[in-house]
Amino acid sequence: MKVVDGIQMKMLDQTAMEEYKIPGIILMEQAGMAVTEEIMKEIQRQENKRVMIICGLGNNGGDGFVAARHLFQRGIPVKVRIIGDIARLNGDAKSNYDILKKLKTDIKTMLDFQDIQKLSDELAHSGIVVDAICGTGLNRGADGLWKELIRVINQCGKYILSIDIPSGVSASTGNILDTAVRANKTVVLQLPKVGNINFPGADYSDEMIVKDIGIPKEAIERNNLNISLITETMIRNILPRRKNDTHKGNYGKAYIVAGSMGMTGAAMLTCEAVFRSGAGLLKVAIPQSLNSIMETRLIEAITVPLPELKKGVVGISDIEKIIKTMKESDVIAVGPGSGQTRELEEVLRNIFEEATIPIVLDADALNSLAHRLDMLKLLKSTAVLTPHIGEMARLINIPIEEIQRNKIQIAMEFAQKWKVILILKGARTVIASPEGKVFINTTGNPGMATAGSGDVLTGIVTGFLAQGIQPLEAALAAVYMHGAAGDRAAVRIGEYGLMAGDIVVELPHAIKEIVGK
Ligand SMILES: NC(=O)C1=CN([C@@H]2O[C@H](COP(=O)(O)OP(=O)(O)OC[C@H]3O[C@@H](n4cnc5c(N)ncnc54)[C@H](O)[C@@H]3O)[C@@H](O)[C@H]2O)[C@@H](O)CC1
Ligand SMILES: [K+]
Repeated sequence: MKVVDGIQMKMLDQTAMEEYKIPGIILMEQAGMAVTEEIMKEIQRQENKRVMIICGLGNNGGDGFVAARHLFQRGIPVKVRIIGDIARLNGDAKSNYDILKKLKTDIKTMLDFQDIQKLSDELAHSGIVVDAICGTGLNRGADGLWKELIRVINQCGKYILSIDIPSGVSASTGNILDTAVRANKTVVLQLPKVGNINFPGADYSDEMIVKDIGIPKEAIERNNLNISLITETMIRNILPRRKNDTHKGNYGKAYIVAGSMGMTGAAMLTCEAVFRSGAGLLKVAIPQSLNSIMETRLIEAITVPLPELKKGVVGISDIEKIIKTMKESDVIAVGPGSGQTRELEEVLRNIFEEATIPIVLDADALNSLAHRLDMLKLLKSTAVLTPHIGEMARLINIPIEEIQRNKIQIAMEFAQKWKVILILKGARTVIASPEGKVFINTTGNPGMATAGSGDVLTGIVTGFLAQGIQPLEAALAAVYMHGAAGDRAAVRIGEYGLMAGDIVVELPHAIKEIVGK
């Protein structure tokens, strides 16, 4: 499913109106109707059936006027309060306001704090409150009056339904520009906005429903929208069912370079996830002194001990052996628990120069790259990078807060600039491709914010790549399944005690749910 930012949504509206000749007032009518339907559903459930619609001066307010008219026609007691000077109403919103006026509905404007106080009293007698203050047109933080209005709405304790997006949430990023309405439900018009999906905005509505307002499907396809939500159907189409007449050679050979003194566990989690996502064979390069730990715990893998010079870490003395094994493999992953050393940089440089297979880079491999991003230019094959926000901040030398505020844009630019697939991990992981496509994942839960969770993801991407799934698709499927496995684990044991190993345990079950066997 496509997701749009504020500008893309405006472009779509424009295409519908100018090229498909659908008058804006018809789109607004459909938007208002869709909202009315949802209000009517809620009215069935509420004892107090009085509706208060709070409108801004833009088209979001216009949707509110249309809903008010339909409710009025159905005999529902409805009041409309407008924030700001109605002399500034124009276009379709003004037309709908004029109709409402003619119908003699209860409609008033709010121009000062006293008016907001009056609204507060009125809200005490309302059952449902509709937030039509502002939608994709939000362009600045709230001033004093808006702030007070939003505070009063949030404190009224009534059922709150937002039109398109809770007012105050940026449709393009999900950031809160100052303060925002906290809704019980959001009626999202035509397509989800980034702000409906990304945090913190996504947290401002308990529930959301996407409603068609009649923008032609063809117009949506023609606009070449670059942001999508990862859906279950998408993943089902990516992960093939296994054929009956096959052997382990059909499912690929993965090669993992991971682990160091004190961090064998990271390597272990990655390796287990490689097998649990279906790879046929796995070799793991581990410093010689740690080999016995690995062999005892992970009996399915073949270990390739490295003749380390520096005790417990991978170094330049290991390069020859690593490259030799890499050339016999279908995918290589480097980094989980590798330890941060200058020598790892050199190991990476050699891998980049020699590899003709997909490369997955995580954790310490990313930290090593931070000083040498230009090494990515050496790549002959596709690399999948899996930084969390902190690692991303180090990679591009930008503060964490700035990345958080602008995740999609930053991920997109990085993937395009360095021609890699970027998995920017976090609540709502973003995946960006070299072609400028962006995907947002919604599986997963806060229980997965735990040590080793990222190592498991690296293993899943590697496992899918080993099986010959195309890099972008492997990244999408891995992120989705990682979250889905985490969600299963959370259902079973809750979020508090969830450990990375639980994600590995649930992974095969989560995959079976999607693939069917
Ligand atoms: N053809 C269209 O464009 C359609 C638009 N629709 C609705 O229209 C919305 C977008 O409409 P608009 O682009 O008119 O914008 P909005 O109605 O979202 O809000 C814009 C208005 O709010 C003001 N504003 C923004 N931030 C403010 C702040 N912090 N404090 C005070 N005022 C602020 C702007 O100056 C402007 O008057 C959508 O979210 C959707 O609900 C629907 O009616 C369907 C058709
Ligand atoms: K709104």
